[in-house]
Amino acid sequence: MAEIRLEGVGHSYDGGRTWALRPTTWTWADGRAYALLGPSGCGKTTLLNIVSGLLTPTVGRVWFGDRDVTGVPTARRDIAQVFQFPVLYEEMSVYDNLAFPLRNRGHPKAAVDERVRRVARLLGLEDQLGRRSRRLDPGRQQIVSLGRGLVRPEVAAVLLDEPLTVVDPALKWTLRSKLKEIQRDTRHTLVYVTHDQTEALTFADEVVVLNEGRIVQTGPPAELFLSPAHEFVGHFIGSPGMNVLPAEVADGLVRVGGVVAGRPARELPPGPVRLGVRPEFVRPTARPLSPGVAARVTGVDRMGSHDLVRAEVGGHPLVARTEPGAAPAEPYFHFERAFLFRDEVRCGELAALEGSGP
Ligand SMILES: Nc1ncnc2c1ncn2[C@@H]1O[C@H](COP(=O)(O)OP(=O)(O)OP(=O)(O)O)[C@@H](O)[C@H]1O
Repeated sequence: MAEIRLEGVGHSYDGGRTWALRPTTWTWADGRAYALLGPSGCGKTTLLNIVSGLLTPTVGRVWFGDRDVTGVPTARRDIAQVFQFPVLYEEMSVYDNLAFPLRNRGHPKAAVDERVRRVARLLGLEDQLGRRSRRLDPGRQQIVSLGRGLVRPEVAAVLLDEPLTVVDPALKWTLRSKLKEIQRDTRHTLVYVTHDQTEALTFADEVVVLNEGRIVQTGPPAELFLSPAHEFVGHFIGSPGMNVLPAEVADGLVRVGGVVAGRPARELPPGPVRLGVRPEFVRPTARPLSPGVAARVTGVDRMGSHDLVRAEVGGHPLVARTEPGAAPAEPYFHFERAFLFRDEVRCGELAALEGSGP
């Protein structure tokens, strides 16, 4: 195993007119679990196929440790792959399917047996080992495919492209935590492609967020939630996503629709900004607390586990996520964590006005 390094790697499918993946430099550290998260068409599969060797990048080099593999075909990269749909030998037993990648590379019989049983135990397949794969439902077949991807201990990385699509929702939860457990056990480098934030956040040590062919932020799940560096991360992660309000920096203050919301934590050039605050960090209060705004409550959605208080400030919507059943009609909204963005990139943080903090 080794780290996988992309050095200025980019890809265009149309002779350079548009980038499916813009030139990117990024390292997948050895033995970590990554999620590659982004909306449909943002370039996830393109990036994954460049790592696996299914695609040669238009520009840049791909390194596995100190080996330049840019032109090396998939078969010689020592990569295991799991796709959206099951890839297995239907006429073989589950045991033989799991054993195949090991036998194919000449692992001794006892080592094959030990490894197959270990992976089967981790994936809950022990009592299915003698069954013919064709007889399993598609969800279980996909679990066997996952096992085939994870069974070889020596691969450079295991690449998974939306692997839980065909697995039913109840089993997905179990499998996600199992995958995490297996990764801890095997120390494989895992790159897991998904457009589902829950999948990414529960599984990964580190999430790589991709948008329009560009990595916009990378970090542990909590960091992406607490400290979005890009507006897109604020929208895409969280449910509902971050509130974004047009604002203005002038005279050392930040105003939303003419109303003072706070001040920039550090000096910022005057001009328009966008204020981003997650619903979880908007707190309705009875008296003004800075940073924050007075806003008109327009409704409350009772969600069961929590409420969403909807309000309006300077003609812009603002949502607060609160305890279920809490009284909704507080006129002030305190921001516990709010950021300022310019050109979608974070440029600062919103602070309390002097002498008026909580
Ligand atoms: N073989 C191809 N030929 C031309 N354009 C392609 C090809 N494959 C992908 N693209 C384009 O490149 C961009 C990135 O696609 P890619 O499949 O990498 O995105 P993705 O994030 O994996 O999307 P999805 O989640 O829908 O699979 C998209 O605009 C897509 O239309």
